[in-house]
Amino acid sequence: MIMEQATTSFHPEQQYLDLLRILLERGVRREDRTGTGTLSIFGHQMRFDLSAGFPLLTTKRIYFKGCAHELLWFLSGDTNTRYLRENGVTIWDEWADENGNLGPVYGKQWRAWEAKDGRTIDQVAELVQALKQNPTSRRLLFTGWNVGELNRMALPPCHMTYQYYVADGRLSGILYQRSADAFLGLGWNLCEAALLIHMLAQQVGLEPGELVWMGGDVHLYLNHIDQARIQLEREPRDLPTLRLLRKPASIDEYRYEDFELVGYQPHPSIAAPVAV
Ligand SMILES: Nc1nc(=O)c2c([nH]1)NC[C@@H]1CN(c3ccc(C(=O)N[C@@H](CCC(=O)O)C(=O)O)cc3)CN21
Ligand SMILES: O=c1ccn([C@H]2C[C@H](O)[C@@H](COP(=O)(O)O)O2)c(=O)[nH]1
Repeated sequence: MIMEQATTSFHPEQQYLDLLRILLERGVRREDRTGTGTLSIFGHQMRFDLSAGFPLLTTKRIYFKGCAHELLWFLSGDTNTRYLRENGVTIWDEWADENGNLGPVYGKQWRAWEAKDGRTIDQVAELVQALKQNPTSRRLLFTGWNVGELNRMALPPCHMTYQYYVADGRLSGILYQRSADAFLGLGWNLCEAALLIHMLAQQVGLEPGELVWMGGDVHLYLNHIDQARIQLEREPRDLPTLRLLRKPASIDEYRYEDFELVGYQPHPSIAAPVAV
């Protein structure tokens, strides 16, 4: 009974709004690599029950199509911005070289990590196999943090480690993010981590469980403060739901057209400059 009362008044997005408020009120003012300056905290967690709705922010519009294409791009193993640009996604352009290359970033490490003995390791395919064969394993994870190749990456991975957990027929996932741009990047990271849980769960015959997000250096850039205050004046709306319209034969065969976002009626987007 008490639980029921507690859950009816709780909107999952409140966790994100609380985080913005904490950054504004208690964030430590720090210089950063980009020269912009931030308000920052160290160590934070949020949890989203994916059966309660898809955790796409509603207090500003997030470009779901862009998120979906970025995730499909990671999963394809690609590290050149051409595919993104062909699909209207420009978020990586500032970091690419004149040919669109980003170095051995996410896609390379997820799908073709080079081992010292000459093997290339497909961490995502191995994860799907392990989820099917050994769902109680405590080693269900993949990471982009390839220490030996960091110096050749346009940016070292921010959303760096993904771990999975199966219980009661549900697949949950933790995303560990070492560095989070709370106003611009984080909404995208939550969306993509949730979408990946939906896809993996479908592939291995489970229901989506919880997304647990864990951040290291979580920051609000100083030139996002006014935008964060505008967002904090808004009331979260009902979360959308995500439908997968077909079951592709493998994790490699999803297309944007397989995703249907139902009932997304967010507040308008809020423009903000990205710190490079
Ligand atoms: N400072 C910084 N923040 C990030 O979030 C970030 C980086 N750098 N570097 C690498 C990638 C690129 N990412 C980005 C970059 C820009 C937006 C952005 O400008 N988003 C806007 C509009 C996007 C659009 O519609 O094209 C938004 O309102 O979400 C989002 C994620 C995430 N990452
Ligand atoms: O998916 C992403 C990618 C990047 N970010 C943010 C986090 C930081 O603000 C910058 C990266 O700068 P570092 O100096 O390498 O930490 O990009 C994000 O939030 N999400």
